[in-house]
Amino acid sequence: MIPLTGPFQEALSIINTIEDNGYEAYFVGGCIRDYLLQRPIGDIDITTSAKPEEIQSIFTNVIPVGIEHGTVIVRHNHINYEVTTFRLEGEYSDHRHPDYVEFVDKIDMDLARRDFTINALAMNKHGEIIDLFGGQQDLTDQVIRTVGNGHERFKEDPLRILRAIRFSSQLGFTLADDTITAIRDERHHIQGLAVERITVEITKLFAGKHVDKGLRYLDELELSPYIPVFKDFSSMTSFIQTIKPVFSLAEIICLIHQLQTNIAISDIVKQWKCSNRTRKEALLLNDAINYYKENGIDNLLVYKLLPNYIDAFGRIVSILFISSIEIKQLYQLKEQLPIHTKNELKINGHDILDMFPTVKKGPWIHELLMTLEKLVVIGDIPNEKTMLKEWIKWNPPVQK
Ligand SMILES: Nc1ccn([C@@H]2O[C@H](COP(=O)(O)OP(=O)(O)OP(=O)(O)O)[C@@H](O)[C@H]2O)c(=O)n1
Ligand SMILES: [Mg+2]
Repeated sequence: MIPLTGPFQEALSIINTIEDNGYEAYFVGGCIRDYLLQRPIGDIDITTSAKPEEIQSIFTNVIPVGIEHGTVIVRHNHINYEVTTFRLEGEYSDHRHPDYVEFVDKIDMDLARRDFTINALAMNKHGEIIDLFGGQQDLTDQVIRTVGNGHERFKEDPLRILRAIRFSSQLGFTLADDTITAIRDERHHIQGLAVERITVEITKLFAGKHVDKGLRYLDELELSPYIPVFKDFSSMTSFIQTIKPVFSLAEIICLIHQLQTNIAISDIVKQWKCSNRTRKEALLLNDAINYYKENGIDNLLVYKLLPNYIDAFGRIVSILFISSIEIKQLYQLKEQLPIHTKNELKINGHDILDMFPTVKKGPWIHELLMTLEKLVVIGDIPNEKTMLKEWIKWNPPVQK
């Protein structure tokens, strides 16, 4: 028996309220796994014998996110808790949701439909663990093993194949032999998955502390042919040698393109249906890497790198060029720049127009400002109005 602490203590009143209404309720899934591994706990999920409508009538603050699949969100003290009714599940023929769910009264059947033994753990309000499939032993042995027949688990939801790889990357665990066999047999089903679900797993895989292990499995189990973009990526083996964790899809896209330039960023973005934001971020990082390859680290590079991309840039450089750069040094260099944005330039378009009253307005003003911006950033002209004007006098705009 484990005394409940932290996030479980916070959620305890939900379990109590459900039980007071005559139903069973347990903490379940990833939160128990992470708790027993003493890792930071993500979301707390609750499994219950109460039907979604019953949960809706018990609590006031309920969001009906997936009633047909048995899931509602109960909001308590500003935290969302997924509360799911004990259920069995069928195949996911739309590859997003099970075709049917059947509610059951016993937690045993609910745990039996879950993906891996380490995720099929539940805990009651006294901190007693319910472990019907040897999940705790597998946590100790550091093994990822499907609950029951792996072929069935993977056919129900082929995303579980990528989840297995992702957990090995996050936890450094090894896949059980039977699970490996089932993955090999069922891997072609990955093709039918919605790409958005795939990229969520890929992002988590690349952020794992043991990403090299995860990618080695991806390679050895020959999963790449079934994954958009990876199916065209032939540099996986060399990638595995140097890979370290990265923390966004944009970084992954930039790395793939840098390692294999015939895979265009725009193409990856399209195949993976990425957001515009991810596309922009990947392009920006890629420009910075290309600039670095030509010029190394200088003022212009750190000027162009937005503060929130500096860490990502440092990570990509250390993977691609092995020479790890001091991220602290990048921040220092950025701090010491004469200007940080073009608004800080001590001259503007009006000042320039005043200097040339007879010249017509046009793109030349913007071009001149860009030249000045660059010269100030690299330290060729001080950022002082008189000096900037002086420079312009000696380098007047060419009249067209
Ligand atoms: N395809 C899936 C997805 C989830 N689950 C079950 O639902 C639980 C919660 O799912 P989710 O939050 O997606 O995964 P976690 O294991 O909690 O991992 P994470 O740390 O990423 O949240 C899992 O532990 C597992 O028992 C499953 O059996 N099959
Ligand atoms: Mg979770």
